[in-house]
Amino acid sequence: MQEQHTDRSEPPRLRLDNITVRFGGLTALDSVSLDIPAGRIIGVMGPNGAGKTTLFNVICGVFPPSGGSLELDGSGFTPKPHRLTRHGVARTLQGLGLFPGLSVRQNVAAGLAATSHRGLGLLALPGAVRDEKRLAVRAMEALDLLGVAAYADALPDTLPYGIRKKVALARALVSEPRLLLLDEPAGGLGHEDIEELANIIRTVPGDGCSVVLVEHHVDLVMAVCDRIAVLDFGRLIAEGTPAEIGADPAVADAYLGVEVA
Ligand SMILES: Nc1ncnc2c1ncn2[C@@H]1O[C@H](COP(=O)(O)OP(=O)(O)OP(=O)(O)O)[C@@H](O)[C@H]1O
Repeated sequence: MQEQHTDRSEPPRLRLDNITVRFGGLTALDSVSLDIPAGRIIGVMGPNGAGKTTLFNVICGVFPPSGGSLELDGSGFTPKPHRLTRHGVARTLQGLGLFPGLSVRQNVAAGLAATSHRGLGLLALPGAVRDEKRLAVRAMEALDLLGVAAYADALPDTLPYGIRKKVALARALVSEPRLLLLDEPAGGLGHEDIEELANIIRTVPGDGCSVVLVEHHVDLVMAVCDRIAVLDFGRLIAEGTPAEIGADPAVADAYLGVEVA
């Protein structure tokens, strides 16, 4: 974890301003405002149905908010899922979303294809071949970083879940994003894998990338995040350092359903 040195003159990497999402009569997010500073890891926690996935989906552009706005590095941001990489935003999903027919290396290279001029070398022109080689090299570097380069030629479905999770993370990191969105990365992982995941997440802000970590696993959030936002019934009920969140009675109340005097 890093100390807060937020420069007030710098816009945050991502700003959520009064984000509201309604599904019919249900308010899934209720005027949520949150700043994600550059180079920081921000956790989003909350009990079931609190609005975490909805928040993640709004940032990814899965659907537009019913109200409010987003800013990325000080400019208005209208996210679209297929254009995230061009904005320097990468994400991992709960369902991993790996392509079963592509090798691990090709899956990771696909994370770069959106930034390449020609995609994945669809035409066998010299420039396209050069691009494809460059993508393969970058993919190998990302796999190496996560310690799974040995599986480069394997098909994802033949690999254990923990390895596939790392491949999905390598695919998100290969584009060197300025904002990384992680949706439940600890889901389905054992204790040792979660510790390893924590170490990997901690390294991401090294080059200024911000991380939004939406996660059920409270211990992981507490261990890696610089700051934590807590949602309950679509409202932001607390925001602070892990120590502040750990001591906040409203958070304990939301999680335990215990009436706070
Ligand atoms: N597409 C949708 N249509 C209708 N209601 C929805 C939709 N998506 C989410 N909701 C509702 O919005 C509320 C917030 O859901 P959301 O999935 O964001 O919560 P969550 O904090 O991610 O929950 P969990 O931890 O269980 O995944 C819930 O009441 C949910 O039933």
